[in-house]
Amino acid sequence: MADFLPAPPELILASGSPRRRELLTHLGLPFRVVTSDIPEISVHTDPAAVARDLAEQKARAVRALLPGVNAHILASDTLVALHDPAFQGSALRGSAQGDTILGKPTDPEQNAEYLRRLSGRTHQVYSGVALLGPSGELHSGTEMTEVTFRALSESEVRHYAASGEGLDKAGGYGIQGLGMALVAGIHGDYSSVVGFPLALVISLLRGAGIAVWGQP
Ligand SMILES: Cc1cn([C@H]2C[C@H](O)[C@@H](COP(=O)(O)OP(=O)(O)OP(=O)(O)O)O2)c(=O)[nH]c1=O
Repeated sequence: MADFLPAPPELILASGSPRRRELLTHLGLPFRVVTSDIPEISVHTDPAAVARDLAEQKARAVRALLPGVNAHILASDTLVALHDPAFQGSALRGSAQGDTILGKPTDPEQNAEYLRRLSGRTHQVYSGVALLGPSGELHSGTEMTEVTFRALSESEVRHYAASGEGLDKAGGYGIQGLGMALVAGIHGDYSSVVGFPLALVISLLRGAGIAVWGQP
């Protein structure tokens, strides 16, 4: 009688973000996408802890949708933090000791408001990643990258906000698109700003026994 090995756990990306899908594709692993809809509220206030917590929440929410499925679930969350005690916006996801956390702007007007705040300054982009294993083991971390914006004129702010590109993105801009023209400099992992820190993802995958590019 033939011996059958159990199928290895599949990899599930718990994200509706096309950027995350594209970046995970670079790792050459088969995966499928399953999304959930969590409210993106955290008990934490420190931006690094918020990003990690929300990534863990997204992974757990997808796990709850798939009882009995043998899978590693990978999730991520990205937010922009700006040290600016004076700013009290209406769509903040949290705030800690002068760190204002910017999520996605709700409309072009709020997008313009975010850009005015970011103009001529350095902010921090935090991307949390969580990998939830088939037996419930959870590994997670956060990557921080600093991005400096050029000093933007009011007409540049309005031009970019009217493009709509920033509306589905943390902080109201996309460094991989038109938003590249807003940026004077970056310090850290570029892929993390786009929403999926590949170095951290690779290390979490390998830590869970998943070989990446043939290397365990
Ligand atoms: C700052 C920045 C953010 N972003 C994106 C990455 C994330 O998709 C998004 C932040 O929102 P998230 O809530 O992290 O993710 P999401 O809602 O897009 O997707 P999901 O929760 O299903 O995984 O902002 C860019 O694409 N470019 C950038 O330069």
